[in-house]
Amino acid sequence: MSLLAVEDLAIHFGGVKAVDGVSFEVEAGEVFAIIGPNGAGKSTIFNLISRLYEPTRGRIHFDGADITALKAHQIAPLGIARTFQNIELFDHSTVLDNLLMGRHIHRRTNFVQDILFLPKVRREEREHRRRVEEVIAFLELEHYRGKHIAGLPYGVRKVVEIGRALALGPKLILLDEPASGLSVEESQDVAFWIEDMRRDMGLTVLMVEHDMGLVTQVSDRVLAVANGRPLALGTAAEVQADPEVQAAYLGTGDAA
Ligand SMILES: Nc1ncnc2c1ncn2[C@@H]1O[C@H](COP(=O)(O)OP(=O)(O)OP(=O)(O)O)[C@@H](O)[C@H]1O
Repeated sequence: MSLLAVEDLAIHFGGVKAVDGVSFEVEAGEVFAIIGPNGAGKSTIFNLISRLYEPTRGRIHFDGADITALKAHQIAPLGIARTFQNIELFDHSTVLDNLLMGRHIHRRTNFVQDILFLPKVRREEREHRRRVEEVIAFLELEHYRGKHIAGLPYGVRKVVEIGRALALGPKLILLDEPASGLSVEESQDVAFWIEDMRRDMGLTVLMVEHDMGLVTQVSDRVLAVANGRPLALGTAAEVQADPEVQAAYLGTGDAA
């Protein structure tokens, strides 16, 4: 059984059919990419899966459960973490604190226990820090641990956002354009991390990305969408060779 199944998903904003009948399944351990020209509906698909948007029709299943009617705050505890196209971090907090915030859904102590700093609280705190330090080591963020987000280069902030999603300890990570705005070297790092996430952490990755080099390097399967509609599904090479995909990209050259 697939880890994520999206069935006939649609959302219409007034007359705009942002997503209109998209179905796909992501297998556990797979790296699955969604590509498409600007305005194709890719981020909207992420917002539907994250339950930020209500679908006009369709169903979303995750790990055997129907999550279509869940609220956004119920998604992370199930094991779905995401990054955003426009980085959403706390600018005036440190890298460490931002990553620790990614752990808040696992907090099992209450306010009074926290104030008294009971042994249970200390144990939990140690566990959160241990997990966050693993993420810092994995993404090679040691140098930035105590630095405020606001003062960091764009490429590092993007990595911290991936880190915050990883700190949550998800089964599925949704990466919204992880390579956008990055240098060639930084994009290559992202490619290695995605491969390691799958191999070392057993993660399933669903990503939206324009950089076809990255998509080709890391994806098992690719879904191309345009105007909210699915165009082709297959390997990166198959999808890029599809005449409908090429026609959708005419003028942008993105998929070439
Ligand atoms: N909240 C909203 N209200 C109205 N229209 C929206 C909303 N969100 C998205 N849209 C519209 O839905 C369509 C798909 O947008 P979406 O951001 O999903 O595209 P995308 O494929 O992610 O594009 P890009 O690659 O440029 O990020 C666009 O026409 C967009 O204007």
